[in-house]
Formats: sequence, C-alpha cells, structure tokens
Amino acid sequence: MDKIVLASGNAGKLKEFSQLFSGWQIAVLPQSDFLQEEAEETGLSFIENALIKARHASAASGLPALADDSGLAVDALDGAPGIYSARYAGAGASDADNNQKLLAALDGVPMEKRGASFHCALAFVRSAEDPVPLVCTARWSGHILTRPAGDQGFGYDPLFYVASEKLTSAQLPREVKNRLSHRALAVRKFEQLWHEEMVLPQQHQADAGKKLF
Ligand SMILES: O=P(O)(O)OP(=O)(O)OP(=O)(O)OC[C@H]1O[C@@H](n2cnc3c(O)ncnc32)[C@H](O)[C@@H]1O
Ligand SMILES: [Mg+2]
Repeated sequence: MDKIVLASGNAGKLKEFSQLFSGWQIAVLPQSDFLQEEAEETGLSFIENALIKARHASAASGLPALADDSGLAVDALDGAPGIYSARYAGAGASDADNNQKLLAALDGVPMEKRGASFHCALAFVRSAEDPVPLVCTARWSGHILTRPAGDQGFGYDPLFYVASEKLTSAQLPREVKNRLSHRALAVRKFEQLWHEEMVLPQQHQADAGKKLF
C-alpha cells in the first residue's frame, strides 16, 4: 500500500495532516482528486461519521481512505455542538458564524464553567466495504474564552484556551498544536494501530512464507 486518500474537505485539517503525516512513507492524496460530492454525515457519533466519510472516499477512489470526524463538546452546553460543530450555526455556516453562536450560547457563563474538549475520531478503511476498519479517538481539554484571540488554525481555535500554554489554539505555534491537539493524539494512536494491524501482519506473512518454502 503506497497511496491513501485523506477523506476531508476541510483545508485546515488537510494542512495539519500534511504535517502530522510528514514522516510517513505513504502518499496521502486529498479526496478532492476523486470526489464529486461529499458524504452526508448522518451518524450519531464522531466514529460513525468518520467511517461514513472514509467508506465514501474509498468507494469514489478505489483506494484505502482515512477520515477525521471531529468537533468541540462544551460542558455547559451538555456536549454541544459536538458532532454538529461544522454546522452549529446552520448548513454552510462559516467558522466566524459558529464562533459567534458559541459565544452567544455561553453569554454570562463564568470562566470556571466554560470547560470544553475537542474530540477527534479517525477511521481507516482498506476498501469501501472493509469489515475491520482501524478506528481511534482522542480528546483535548481546554476552556472557551469570551472573545476570540489568534489567527492561526481554523474552526473554534480562536476561542479554545489551552491552560498549559496560556494561549488559544489559534495563538499556538503550529508545531505545538500538532503536538498537543486531539488530532495529533489520534494520529499517534493511529500510528500504533497501523503498525500492529498493517505492518506486523505483513512481516509475519513474509516470515511464514520463508519457513514454508
Ligand atoms: O468533514 P470534513 O470534510 O473533514 O470537514 P468538516 O469541516 O466538515 O469537518 P467535521 O465534519 O469533522 O467537523 C468538524 C468541525 O469541528 C471543528 N474542529 C475540528 N477540529 C478542530 C480544530 O483542530 N480546531 C478548531 N476547530 C476544529 C471545526 O469547526 C470543524 O468544521
Ligand atoms: Mg464534515
């Protein structure tokens, strides 16, 4: 396997993935090379939506595919916007619209009650109907500020305060976000899974072949 499709239409995510996968010996191609239409995210969890997107991209490309479904779960909003993070302020909402809606929803909520977590689910399928996908999840905890700060990143980054760094996710140097974030942690877990499920079995097969003949 030397090529996989990255099943995302989000330019911010694609940029992060290109850094997170920079050491890999695999060509990671954008789904825009293959897709006519993006998948409908009808799942009830990040994992289900990641699988839907990975299967969709694999069906369109005929290649293995990796998808990321992610979002922000805010404690004071019972986990909203969660899986609806991209469309919190409505279908086609911009990042600025979503951030504005979040600030309005948290109006008057004191800082100690503004805890939130970014979640990321990664799903990898070898083919569109792969019965044993590789799936992993990770989260990144922080607080939602009362006004945006920083111009790096995307989505809710300008509102997401990372206490350990005393900066928002949009103020962090990219290499720091790519060390701490939900996506970074999920990719590290994925690397482990990839080794266990894709690399080791091939080595075992090759070794077994040598013993047989
Ligand atoms: O589905 P794809 O094509 O990958 O692109 P998308 O933007 O629709 O992605 P999601 O469905 O996974 O929605 C995730 C939303 O959660 C937010 N989000 C996810 N990860 C984020 C991050 O690292 N920083 C800021 N916001 C993030 C952002 O608003 C995303 O649009
Ligand atoms: Mg989406």
